[in-house]
Amino acid sequence: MPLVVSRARRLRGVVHAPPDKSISHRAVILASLAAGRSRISNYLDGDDNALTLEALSQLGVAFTRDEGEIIVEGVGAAGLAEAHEVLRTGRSAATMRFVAGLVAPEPHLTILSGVARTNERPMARIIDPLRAMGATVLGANGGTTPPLAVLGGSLRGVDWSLDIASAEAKTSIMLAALRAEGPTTVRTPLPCRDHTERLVQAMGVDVGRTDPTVVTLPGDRRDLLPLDFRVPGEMSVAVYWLVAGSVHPDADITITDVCMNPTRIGVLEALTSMGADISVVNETDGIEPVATLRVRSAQLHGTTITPDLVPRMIDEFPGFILAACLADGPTVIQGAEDLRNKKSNRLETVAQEYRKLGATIDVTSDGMTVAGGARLRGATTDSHGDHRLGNSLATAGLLAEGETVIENDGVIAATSYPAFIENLRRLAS
Ligand SMILES: O=C(O)C1=C[C@@H](OP(=O)(O)O)[C@@H](O)[C@H](O)C1
Ligand SMILES: C=C(OP(=O)(O)O)C(=O)O
Repeated sequence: MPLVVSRARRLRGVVHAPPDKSISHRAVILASLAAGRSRISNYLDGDDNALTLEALSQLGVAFTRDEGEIIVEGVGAAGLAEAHEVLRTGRSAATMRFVAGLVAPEPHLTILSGVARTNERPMARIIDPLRAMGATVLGANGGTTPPLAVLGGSLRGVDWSLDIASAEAKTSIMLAALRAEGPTTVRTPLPCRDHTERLVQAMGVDVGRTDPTVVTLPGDRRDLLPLDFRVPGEMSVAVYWLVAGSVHPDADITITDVCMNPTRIGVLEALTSMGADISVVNETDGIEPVATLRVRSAQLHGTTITPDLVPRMIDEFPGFILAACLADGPTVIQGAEDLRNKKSNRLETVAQEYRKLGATIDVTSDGMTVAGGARLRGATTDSHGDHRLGNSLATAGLLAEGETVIENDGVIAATSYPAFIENLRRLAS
C-alpha cells in the first residue's frame, strides 16, 4: 500500500534510533566464527538482516532469538557446514558480499543469489580479492555481478588496494582474511566505516590500524572470542529527523541511541556547515560510541560536499539532499559516483523523485548540483524499492504542501526502520 504523508504543522518529540543495519550484519556473522556462545542484543528486525541470519543457519550456525536479542553458538575451529541450497540475499548486497568472504576459507561450494536490482550490483570488488587469496569465485557478466558461486579452500593473506572506499568490500576481504594463512592488509582510497575492525578487535584479534585507510589482520586461522554486544542505533536513519528538524520552521526533535562512530558522522558535519542547530548530548564510549542528538529549526544555506566526506555519509545522501533542496543557495556534491550502485541508482532516482516534488537538481557524472530554495508540493512518488529513498520521500512529505504519496513496496518499514511510520505520525501530531 502506498504511504500518504501530509505537511506537518510542527515537529516535536523524542524518537529512538532503530538498530544499525550494517553493525547488526557484522555482529552475528563474526559471532558465528567465535569459539563459544555470543550474545547480540538490539539486533535489527529487518528484511536484510533476516536474510543474513537465514544464510548463517544454512551454514550450520545455531542461534536462538528472543525479540531483538540473539544468542549465537559460534562454530569456532570446527568451521561452517556446506549449504545444500542457494543462499538468498534478497535486496541485501551486504549479505552477499559478507557471506562470500565468510565462506571463502571453507572447502565448500556456496551459491549466493539476490533479487532484481541486487543482481546488477558490482561484485568485482570482492570477487577479485577473494580470487587473489586463493578462492574460486564465479559471477555473471564476466565475473562482475551476482549470482555468485564460491568454491573456497585454504586461503593466503593478501595486500589489497580497493579502488573504491567500500566498507562492504573491505569487510568481505577481512572476513576471509581471519582464516587465511598469513597477514592481510586492505587499503581504501579514503577512510570508510570501520565497524568490522572494532568488533574483530573486541573479539581478541590484534588489528593493525596505523592509518585510517589501512587495516591489517594477522590471519592464521585464529578463533575469535565470543561477543557480548548491544547494537547501537543508526545514523543513516536518524538523518530523516535531523533534516526534517532542521528545515521545518517549527521543530524540536530529540533522537536517542545514535551511533557516533567517526566514520559515520559525515552528515552531522555537512548539516552543521550549512547552519543546522544540532547538539550532541550524553555521548558514551564502548566498542561503538553512542549519543543523543537534539535538532531544532534553523535556516540552512547551500554547501559543497567534497569527495573526502562522501564515504562517511554514503547512506545519508537520500535524506541529506532534501535538506539541500530547501537550503538557501546551491549545494554541490562531488565524488559520489558509487551512489549509482546502491539499492537504486541513487543519483538518478533521488533527483527524479525530488523533482516531482518541485526541486531543481542537475545530476553530474560524480554527483549533483541541487539548486536550493525549493517550494515543495505534494505529488505521487516512487521509492524504486529503495528504503532510504522511500523514507526520505516520506520525510519530504512532512515539508511539502498538500499530500505526498510514496509507492514503496513495504520497504519504508521493512528494511531498516520498523517504527518509521509510527515515529513520523507521532512527531507530526
Ligand atoms: O559496510 C556496510 O555495511 C555498508 C557500506 C556501504 O556500502 P559500500 O561498501 O558499497 O560503499 C553502505 O552504502 C551500505 O549500506 C552498508
Ligand atoms: C546500500 C544499502 O545496503 P546494501 O548495500 O546492503 O544493499 C543500504 O541499505 O543503503
